[in-house]
Amino acid sequence: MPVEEFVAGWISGALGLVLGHPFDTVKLLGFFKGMSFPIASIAVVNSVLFGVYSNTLLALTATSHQERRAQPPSYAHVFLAGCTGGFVQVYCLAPFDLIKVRLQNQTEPRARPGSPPPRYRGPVHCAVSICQEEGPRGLFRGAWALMLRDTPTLGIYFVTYEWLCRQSTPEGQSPSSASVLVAGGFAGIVSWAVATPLDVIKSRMQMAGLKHRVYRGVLDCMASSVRQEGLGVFFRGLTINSARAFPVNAVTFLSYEYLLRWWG
Ligand SMILES: C[N+](C)(C)CCCC[C@H](N)C(=O)O
Repeated sequence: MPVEEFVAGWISGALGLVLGHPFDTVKLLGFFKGMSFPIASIAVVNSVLFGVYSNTLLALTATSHQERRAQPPSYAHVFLAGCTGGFVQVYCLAPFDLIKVRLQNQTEPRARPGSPPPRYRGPVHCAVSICQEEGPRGLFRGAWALMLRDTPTLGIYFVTYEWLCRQSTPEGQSPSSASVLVAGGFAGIVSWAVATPLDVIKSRMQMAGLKHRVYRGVLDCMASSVRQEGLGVFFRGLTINSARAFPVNAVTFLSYEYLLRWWG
């Protein structure tokens, strides 16, 4: 199994995340200080995503990343490989995403005189607290919603990228840097636009019992949210998700492509 896609995915995920961090912090008005945790986590998740995606395409089409410009895979294979990567990466993403959402949602990030101490002192303390209070399975709270959110939308993510690249690249050639940046940016926007409704539900499932009531499942959370706040609740954060998605994914795909070209 070629490992270069995993390494390129790790590095490109870290580079894209550096651009997206300020948006992510503002998104939930949380105070998620420091970059080490998100880089260590999202870079690993991105490594699994791109590695599984590329190796699934290799299994489906018997073509390597370099060969695919001359023998482009069908969009059905790209979608299937993207969904496979999206499904598998949830197993890594779920604990990291839960810790991120819990830290971002605590209103007192630092103990201040007269105010209650924050519930979690940092990512490691958050993980240990969740394990102690809810058991190790507690780290996978919201994983079903994450799987429903990411599996189809990461298929859409890669199909959008491939389609836009091919529209602006002569057959058999590699896309230019500008094409990769634009295609990657719009792939991020399109996938986040489709993912936002379940992203809202996922975050509520992750905060159940702390900031939201405990739900009997994804459908209960959806029905309860619509009853209380209307259908608009599903588009909370769409603007900031989209504003963040373009630069993050433009850089992620550009660095991924260049790393593989350099490797190839
Ligand atoms: C599947 N979903 C739309 C949620 C994310 C797709 C893009 C993932 C990228 N690492 C980013 O952080 O934007």
